[in-house]
Formats: sequence, structure tokens, C-alpha cells
Amino acid sequence: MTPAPNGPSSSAAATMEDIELSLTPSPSSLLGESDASDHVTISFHKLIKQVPPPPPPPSLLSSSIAGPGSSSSGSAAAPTMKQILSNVSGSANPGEILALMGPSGSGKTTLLDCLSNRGIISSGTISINGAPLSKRHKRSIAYVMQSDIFFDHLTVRDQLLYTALLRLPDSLPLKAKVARVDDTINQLRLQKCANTPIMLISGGEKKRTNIGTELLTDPRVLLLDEPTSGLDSTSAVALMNVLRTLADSGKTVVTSIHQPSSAVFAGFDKLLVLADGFMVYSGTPAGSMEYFSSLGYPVPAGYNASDHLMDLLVVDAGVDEEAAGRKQKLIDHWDSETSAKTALEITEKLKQSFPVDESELQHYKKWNTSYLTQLRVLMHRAMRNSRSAIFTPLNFIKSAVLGFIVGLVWFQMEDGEKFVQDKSGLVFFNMTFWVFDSLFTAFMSFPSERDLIFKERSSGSYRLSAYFIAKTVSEAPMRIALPFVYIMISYWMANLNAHLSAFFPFLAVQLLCVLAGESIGLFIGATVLDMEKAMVIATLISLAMMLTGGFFAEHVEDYVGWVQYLSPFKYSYHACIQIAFDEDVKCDGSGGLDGLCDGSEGYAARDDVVFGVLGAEGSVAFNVSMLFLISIIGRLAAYVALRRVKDGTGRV
Ligand SMILES: Nc1ncnc2c1ncn2[C@@H]1O[C@H](COP(=O)(O)OP(=O)(O)OP(=O)(O)O)[C@@H](O)[C@H]1O
Repeated sequence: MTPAPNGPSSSAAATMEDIELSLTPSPSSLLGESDASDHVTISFHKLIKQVPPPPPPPSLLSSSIAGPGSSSSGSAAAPTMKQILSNVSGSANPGEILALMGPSGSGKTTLLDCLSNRGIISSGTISINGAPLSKRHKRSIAYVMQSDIFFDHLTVRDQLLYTALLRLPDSLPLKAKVARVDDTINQLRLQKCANTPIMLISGGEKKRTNIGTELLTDPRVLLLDEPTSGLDSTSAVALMNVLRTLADSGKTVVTSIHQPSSAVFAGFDKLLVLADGFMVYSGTPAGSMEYFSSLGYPVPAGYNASDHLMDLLVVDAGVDEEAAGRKQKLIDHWDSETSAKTALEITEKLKQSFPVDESELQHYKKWNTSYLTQLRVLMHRAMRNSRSAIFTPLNFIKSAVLGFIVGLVWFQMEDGEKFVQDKSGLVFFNMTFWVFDSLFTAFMSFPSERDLIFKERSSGSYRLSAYFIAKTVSEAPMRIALPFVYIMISYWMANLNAHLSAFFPFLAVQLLCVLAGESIGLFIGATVLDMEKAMVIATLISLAMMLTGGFFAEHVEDYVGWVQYLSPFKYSYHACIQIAFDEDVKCDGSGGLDGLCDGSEGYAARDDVVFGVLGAEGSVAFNVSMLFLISIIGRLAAYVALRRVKDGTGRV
């Protein structure tokens, strides 16, 4: 069996405790975990991770003068891989906090990514109680990433409850799930902010909510990437106390940390120090000071041990040769082979204590909840989140005031030749504003949500298709609510067409056009990962579609004219013009329909001739079908694009 949870510094840390934790771990079986053991040791042996080097920035010389394919050396040698982890070995036991330290870029996050099975290792082994790390361990390992990404409009309790509903098995009664959420709130001292929207809570509360989200499934191993970054020292100590208590309850805690205070540093059970992906130390925090002293680097009197450690390893590139030499000496001096041997021995011992149960492997379920549960919970969450984000009083006021302003500008237009051009102008303006609004909102909401989906999906919360269906179905009514308010006001104030038989189809087409714009925005947001690039692309695409939409230019050259066939503006404009002018237009001598009325009065220009003058083509049914197609194909394409991208962070 693994050692009893009782790390060397646990009692010392307990005296610092100012909080009382009531950890009541649920039985693993209840939570749908596949690990038979409640205590898990994670060991890793000779981990190496290599990544392809970043592509060289395009240079003027190579692209325009020297020509394609040329390089400065003139040879096309295969690029050498960049090694970001080199022979890293170690282990963390239940009841222990293993701290990963090292300067920025030393490989701490990469190591945590690998230990959580989210990053691919080039060679080496990671074992859970002696068994190779695999997908079935997903639910027993929780990974609290550095960034606290949530739906900001949800409250802390909502966030935890939705996570519980998505990650805890269907077989667990709702009451038990709610109780688990309450436990987590108490455990992490989140009572004060439980009903506050996440966007209004403090950094420390956000971090604890992030940890709470991962703790709901009662994981056996907790990995945390820089949990104290951005927190003041008191909040950092309080957070470390929480981790201490979690470790004392039998969990295995591995955390990366930059420069802990003396109190926090002393609270770690084990330390693994990295520099440039190499190990420079592994052992107890106290032992580290002895070790570095023995190499001629004692801690100066009155100096914080962890600050000293970082001072030894941080090098200003190209400036400090002495520091670079010192770092290299520390790397060369560490005996990675002995660390590897120890890790291997631990793994072998555990392998004998925890033989792998083959039937367990076969019965491993990828998801804890059914498709229907995922769909239901995700729809509820998307609705609640978008309701808070979109249904703000400010948004309603904006829509109503805009409708009012537009109504005043185009106030009470009469039926007749005089107002034909004004009416067509109003039709086009409506679409432009609201389609842009939905396109840009959809595309901007997506990149942040995309990171959240990757985070949640990597812990096995739900299927991507369930998320996508839930998002697109539940947000649609929200998306069209604001344009609805606007049209209700502007349409009647402007008197576009006084017949209800024209108003309702007009409203439906305009709202459908808004949804088509949203689809295009979703597609761009899912396809282009870089926000800045996506913004440029979205602007260019939407302007090109607007310009070819039929209002500004009727005769567009073929080489650019094809864009109009993808433009929701065109189909919506053509359909709405036909709906708005559902009767023959009376000539009034105003000259609004020159060539048709010829300045005469009383003659009614036939409506289909008016359509020709305004450039409206195709039947209403055809144009509406095209809008449907764009809405559906845009969403499907966004889904496919999202599937293609493996990791929202771009890490491998
Ligand atoms: N996918 C990747 N492609 C190229 N380089 C990468 C990739 N992932 C990480 N790196 C590089 O590997 C090194 C280690 O990165 P990592 O994020 O693990 O460091 P870190 O110690 O966590 O840094 P910090 O403390 O700043 O978060 C860095 O130089 C980083 O640029």
C-alpha cells in the first residue's frame, strides 16, 4: 500500500490553519471513477518533451528579393526539435504537496500538462499507482489551470452546480449533487461570494472557484498551475492552507509556484526545481538549502530561501555570463539518473501493490452523464449565461432608443412613389446594423468560450456536439430579442407597411438574417484562433457582403460579385423589399420612381416593376431558404472547425 497521508510539514501547516475544512470524500464508485484506490501516487520517469521550433518570421529578403525557397544558408536542413523537458523524474504521494519551482520558461506548465495527460510526451513514462497514465485516469486527476476561465455572468454557485450536473454520474441523486456543491463552497470558504456573478469576485475567490470546480468530482490527484499568481501574500498563504488540508485528507497535490513566501515554501513536502527543462533539485525544501550550500551557494542571512533559489537560476539572456555559468553548473551537477532510478523503483513497487484490473479497463466510461443530460444542462447554462449577458437593461434601452431614433428619421412615410427609396434605405439599414451586431458578438464570444470548452472537455465533461447544439439552440431566442424590440418600434414609427400581413413576414426575415449573421460570426470565431486576425477577417468579410448585398451597387463585376451569393444581406434585402412593397406603388409626381412614373400622378407602378428598380430578385421563398441555408451551413462549418482544433491554447 502507499504510505499513509502524513507529510513532514503537515502538522506545522496545520498550526497555520485559520480555516476549518470539512472534507467528506465521496466513494470513488459513486463518482464514477475507475480507480479502485482512494490513495494515488503519481510517478514519472525520464520524461522528455520535444516540440517543433516555431516557424521563422517571414523576411522581406527571402520572400520578395531572394525568392521563395531560399534561405540564408542556402540549405534546406530539417529543423531541429526544441527540447522543453529533459529527463525529468519524480513522484508525489497521497498526503503530500509536491512543488514545482523554476524560472519562467523552465517547463513547469509543460510538466503539469503531461502529468494531466493533456500534453504528449516524446519519451518516458507517467504512472498512476504503477499503471501507465491513460484516459481512464481522467476523472481521478484534476488540473487547475493557471487562467481562471468561466462564464463570467454565472454566479459561483451556478458554476459549481452546472459542473456537478455535468461531471457527477446520472445515478447520483440531485440532492447529493447539491450537497456536494455546498460542501465545496464551505470547504473553500466561498460562502460570502456564492451568489455573486464570477465577474465581480476577487482574484483569490476566482482561484478558489477554479479549484472547487475541479474538486467536485473528488479527484485523488490535484495538479495546479501557479495557483498563487496574482494573489497578495495573505491570500496566497490562505490558498496554500487549503491545499495543505486537501493533501492531509489523502489527496496528492502537485503545484507549480514562482516565488513562494518563506511560510509557503516551508509548507511543501517536496520540491522539484527545473531550469531550462532540466532537473536541478528534487527533495525536501530544507534539503534544497543544504544542497545548494554544499555547491557553494548558501542562503544569505535574512534572505528568503525561495528567492535565493530563483536568484541562482534566473539569467538575463546575453547579459549575465556568470549567472549562465552557474545555472549550467547546477544543471550538470544534478544526478538525474539517480532520480530516475528512485522513480522507477517506486513505480515498480506500486505496480505490485495495485495490479491492473482488466475488467475495469473494459468498463471504463468516457462520459459520466448521458447525452441527454449533457444537452439539458448545457442548454440551461447557455440560456442563463446569455440571458445575463444579453438581457441587460442597457441593451434593451439601446435597442429601444435606436428603434426610436430610426423611427424619427424615417417618421411616418407615406405609401407612394415619394418614399420608395427611403423605405428601401430603411430596410437595408436594419439589416446592416443587426447583422453586424450578431456577427461580431458571436465571433467575439467564441474565442473565450472556446478555451473554456477545451478545459471542460479535457476533464471529460461533455461531448462537443452536445455543447454546440445547446449553444446554438438556446442562444438563438436571446440573440433575436433585441432586434425584435428595435423592429417593433422602428417599423411602426416609420410606417414601412401598415399591413400586419407584411409586418410579420418582414420581422421573421430580418430576425432570420440576424441568425445567419451569427452563424458566420461563429464560423469565423471557431476557425481563426488569433483574435486580432479574426477581427480583421470578420470586418473584411462583413463589409464585402454588405457592399455586394444589392443596395449600394447593383452591377457588381464577376470577380467580386460571387461574394453576394454568400451574403445574408442580399437575400434578406431582396425578400424584405418584396414584403414591404406588397402593393402597386402610387405615382405622386415627386420623381421618386423616375422612368416608371415619369412625373405623372395617379398612375400606380406595378410592384414587380418596383422590385426591378430596387434590384430585388428571386421569390421571397427562395431568399428565405437561402437565409436558412446560410444559418445552418455556417453553424455546421463552425462545429467542424471547432472539432479540428485540438487545443484552444495552441499547446501540444
Ligand atoms: N507548444 C510549444 N511550442 C514551442 N515551445 C513551447 C511549447 N510549449 C512550451 N514551449 C516552451 O517551453 C518552455 C517551457 O514552457 P512552460 O510554459 O512549461 O514554462 P513555465 O515554467 O511554466 O513558465 P511560466 O512560469 O512562465 O509559466 C518555454 O520556453 C516555452 O516557450
